[in-house]
Amino acid sequence: MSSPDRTASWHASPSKPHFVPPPGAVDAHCHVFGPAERFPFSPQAKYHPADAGPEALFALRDHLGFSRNVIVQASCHGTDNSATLDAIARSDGKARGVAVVDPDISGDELAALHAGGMRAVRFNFLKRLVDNAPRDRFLALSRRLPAHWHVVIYFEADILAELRPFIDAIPVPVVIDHLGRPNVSQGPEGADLRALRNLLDSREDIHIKPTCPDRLDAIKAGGGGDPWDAFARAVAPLVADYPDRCLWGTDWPHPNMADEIPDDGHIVDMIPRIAPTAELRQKLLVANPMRLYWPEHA
Ligand SMILES: O=C(O)/C=C(\CC(=O)C(=O)O)C(=O)O
Repeated sequence: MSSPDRTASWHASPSKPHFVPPPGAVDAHCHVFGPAERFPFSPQAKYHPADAGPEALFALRDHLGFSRNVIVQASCHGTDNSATLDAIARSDGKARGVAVVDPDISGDELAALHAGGMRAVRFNFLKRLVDNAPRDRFLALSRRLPAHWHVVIYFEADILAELRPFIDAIPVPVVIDHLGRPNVSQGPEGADLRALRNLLDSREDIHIKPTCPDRLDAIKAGGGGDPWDAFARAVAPLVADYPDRCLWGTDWPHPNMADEIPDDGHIVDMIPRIAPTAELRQKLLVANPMRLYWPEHA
């Protein structure tokens, strides 16, 4: 279902990338929306995308040459993970997920999410996406997650310093979405990426997603836009220096990017620019995501 007040922010016919991912490559950051008739949006949703369900996601996976997906519950679906669980259930074992939950969720409900393929919870600190992010309750939850789960956090670079005590206290591995949204035009030695490196150096179980060149190097955000040269320049040294701690994803269906919709083929073609060797790409696309999401096969 689509209606005038529901936005499609993804490319209708993305190009075929020149880069061919290695066998078993994981798109470790993507979302599904709806279909809203079956899976209505949260009353607190800050955006209302057109339907972007599992069939479209899996067709894109095959078109881009990937083997698996990690589906991240998006804020528009709130804490009702049904759409994400439905997509995982339809994936023939080729998808796992990251849930968003009420911090008071019971142990039985967490176990049900695990059975449905979830392997992490996401804590979102973006004010334009969520009304509140209660750190104390998030920390209490992170202390009673199922075995081998981790925490995914999404924040913007300007709050990293004030988030440090919270992140430092998380007792399980941490994955940071979209590098914590640094200003990539500052370059690889800029203040935002230095602060991120400082965090990475504080603990060995913190991972990053060098994802979203389209968001971090967007024209509307003062960047250069596709082909996202500032992103490649700022991010490649990070992938080189933390090769075992990077995960990659398309971010399809690119929520809130309607003004500057990226071509997913171009997004995939960024991979060799940030990970120039086959060894780096094997870690980024296969070994690292498999260790976190399919440890039984890693
Ligand atoms: O696709 C992303 O990861 C980023 C988003 C959406 C999001 O995270 C959410 O709705 O939960 C954004 O910056 O608007």
